[in-house]
Amino acid sequence: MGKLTEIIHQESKYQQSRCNLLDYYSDSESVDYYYHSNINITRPFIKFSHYNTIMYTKYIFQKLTNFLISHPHLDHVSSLVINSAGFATNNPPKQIYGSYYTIDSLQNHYFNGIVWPNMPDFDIVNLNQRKFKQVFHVGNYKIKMFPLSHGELNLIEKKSRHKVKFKNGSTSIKADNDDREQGTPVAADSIPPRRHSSVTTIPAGINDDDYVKTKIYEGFQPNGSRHNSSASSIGGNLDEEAVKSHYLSSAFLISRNFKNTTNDADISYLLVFGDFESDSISHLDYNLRIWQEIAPLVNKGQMHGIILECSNSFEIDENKLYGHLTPRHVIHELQQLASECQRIKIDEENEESQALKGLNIIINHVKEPILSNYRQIKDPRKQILKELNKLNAQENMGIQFSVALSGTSIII
Ligand SMILES: Nc1ncnc2c1ncn2[C@@H]1O[C@@H]2COP(=O)(O)O[C@H]2[C@H]1O
Repeated sequence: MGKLTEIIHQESKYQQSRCNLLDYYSDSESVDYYYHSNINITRPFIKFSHYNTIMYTKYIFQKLTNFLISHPHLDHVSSLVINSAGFATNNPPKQIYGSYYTIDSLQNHYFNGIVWPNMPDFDIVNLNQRKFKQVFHVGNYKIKMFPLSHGELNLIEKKSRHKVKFKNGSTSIKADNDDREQGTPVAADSIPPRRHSSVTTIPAGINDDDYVKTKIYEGFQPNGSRHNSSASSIGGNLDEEAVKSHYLSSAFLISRNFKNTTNDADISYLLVFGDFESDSISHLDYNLRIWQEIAPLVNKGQMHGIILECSNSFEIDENKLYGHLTPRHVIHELQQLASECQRIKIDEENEESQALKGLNIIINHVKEPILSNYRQIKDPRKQILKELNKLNAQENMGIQFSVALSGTSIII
C-alpha cells in the first residue's frame, strides 16, 4: 500500500511519473528510454489532488479484488500478506489464485496465525487453488496457468563429518575421507547438515559432491496430511520427478474479449511469467510447452505482450543463476517461440522471417547489482535493455523490448 501511496503522491504533486531506483545510478536515463516507443506510457493519477493520496490509495485497494500469485517466495507475497491487515472487513474477501504449491504455502507458512493472522479464517482473503493448464475465470478474464521451473531443489547432504578435537585444544571439522588434517581426534560427534537451501542451484564455493536433490513435495497433500502424491493429481500431467526436484513457479495466460463479440479473433491475450529459468538450464520443456500454446496467438496478432523476468544484467555462472534468466536466456527462449511460430505457419508463401516482429516483451524482476564483484555499478535495467537490443538486432528478431519501471504505468 505504501508503494501505491508514493506513486499517487509523486504523480499528482509533481505531474510526472518517476522510478526512484533510477536515482541510484549515474548512468540511468529518463523513463521514456526504458519503454519501446510504441508503448503507451500513461499517468493515471496526474489529475488527482495530492492531499487526498491516502483516500485514493484506499479506494484503489478496494477495487483490487483478485490476485494471481506465481509462487510463494517472500518477495512475491510479502505485500499481499502485510496489506491484508488493511483489507476492509466489511468487503467481500479478496480472492487469491495460485497453484497448489502457492496456496498451500500461503496458508501454512504465512497465514498460519504465527507469522501473520489467519486471514482466510476471518474471511479477509479467500485462497483458491487452481490446477495447471485448466482454464478458470476471474471477473471478465479467462486465465490459464502453466508450470515453470524456478531452479532445482538441492540439499547439502549430511556428509560423514565429525568435530575433531586436537591435542593442542583446537577443534576442527573433519570429513571421514579427509587425510590432510593433522592431529589425533579425541572426540568425534556427527554434526547436522551444514545448510539446507530451500531452492535452486548450488551456492558459490560449495562443492557439488555435497549435494543431493531434495524431494520437497514428496508426500504432501493440500490438507497437510502426508500421502504418496502423484504429480498428475496436482494438475496438468507434470513430470513427477521434475515436480519433486524443481521449485515450481507459474505463468498466467490472461485473456479477454474487449469487444464482447463471439468471435475468437477478437480475444486479446497477455502472458505474465513469474520467476523462472530457461529450459536450457532446467532440461525440462515447461517453457517450450507455453511457446507451443501461444504461437498461434502470436501469429494472429492477438498476443498484446509478454511480461517476463530478466533478473541478471550480466551473464553469470549457471550455479549462481538461482532459477532466473540472463539476457542470453531471454533471447534463447524467444527464439524457441519464434521457431514455434514459424513451424505452424500455414501459408508458406507469406512466411515472415521475423516471426516476433512487433511483439512487446516487457522485462521485470531486474535485480540490483548489490552483490556483484564489479567495482563500477551501472544501471542494470539499462544494461539489460542494451544487451537485449543488441542480440535482437544480431538475430534480426524485430522484438519490441521494454523494461518495466516501478512507479510508472503503461497500456499495451
Ligand atoms: N542456494 C542459495 N544460496 C544463496 N542464495 C540463494 C540460494 N538460492 C536462492 N538464493 C537467493 O535467494 C533469492 C530468493 O528470491 P529470488 O529467487 O528472487 O533470488 C534468490 C537468490 O538471490
